[in-house]
Amino acid sequence: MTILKETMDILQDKMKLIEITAQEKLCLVGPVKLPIKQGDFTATFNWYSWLKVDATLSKKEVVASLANSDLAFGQQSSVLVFGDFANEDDALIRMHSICHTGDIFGSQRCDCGYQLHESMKMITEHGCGAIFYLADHEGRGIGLFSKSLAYLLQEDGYDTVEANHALGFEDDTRSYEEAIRVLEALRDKPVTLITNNPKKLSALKSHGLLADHHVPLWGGLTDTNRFYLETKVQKSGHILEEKPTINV
Ligand SMILES: Nc1nc2c(ncn2[C@@H]2O[C@H](COP(=O)(O)OP(=O)(O)OP(=O)(O)O)[C@@H](O)[C@H]2O)c(=O)[nH]1
Repeated sequence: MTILKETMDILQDKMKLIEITAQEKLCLVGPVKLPIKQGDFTATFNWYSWLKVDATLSKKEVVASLANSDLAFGQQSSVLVFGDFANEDDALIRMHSICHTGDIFGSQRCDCGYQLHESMKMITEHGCGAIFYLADHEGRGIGLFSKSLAYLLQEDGYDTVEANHALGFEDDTRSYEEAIRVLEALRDKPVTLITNNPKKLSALKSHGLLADHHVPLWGGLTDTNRFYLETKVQKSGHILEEKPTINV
């Protein structure tokens, strides 16, 4: 497929190639203005998406490869950025693992939908931040189909962790490597992470995240997610905190 110069003239400045290994790069695209309305909440974010590509490809070759890449059969991750993200001293970020059932369908088996929408509000109220939507994290890394099997086991009395183990998975197989590389391309100052999970903060710091603090995000408790949330605290290391560790 031949890509015209006029096409590249439009796209060139909005594409950035980020080296990750000798074999692979990330192609980061954006910002795209994304006006959002969810109930009474409205805000305009800057939206970026990224794709892992061969390290030898130029921007033009990346674009030329897309039409034959079947990208709809894989998932791409993205990030919603708010405010002067590169320059503000203080930025809130959320690394949100995709939850098809909670985020899209509004499932009350978990608190994922609540956390996604609440963190968007927290970031706009704070004035600066970003929500990374990590598309290869479904079911903490086990995938959507496996999560449906895990849910069937949970209906039979297993908790989240037991169900993952019974299917032969680790409890948590998420990698944050790509998201950190993208974060570094957008901002080199420290951030504060929105999470209840200190293990997630440690995992992110081991990938190079510049963050000393986190702010908790509990809420959206229902009868149908109570056991899931209790298991997070009892088995997955999530901490129930009364107050944020910093003021937001
Ligand atoms: N395997 C499995 N995954 C689940 C289940 N419920 C939600 N998830 C997934 O769990 C992920 C979110 O994990 P959480 O533990 O809420 O988040 P966390 O990121 O570790 O911690 P927080 O930042 O505090 O939310 C998403 O990928 C969901 O798809 C479940 O019952 N089983």
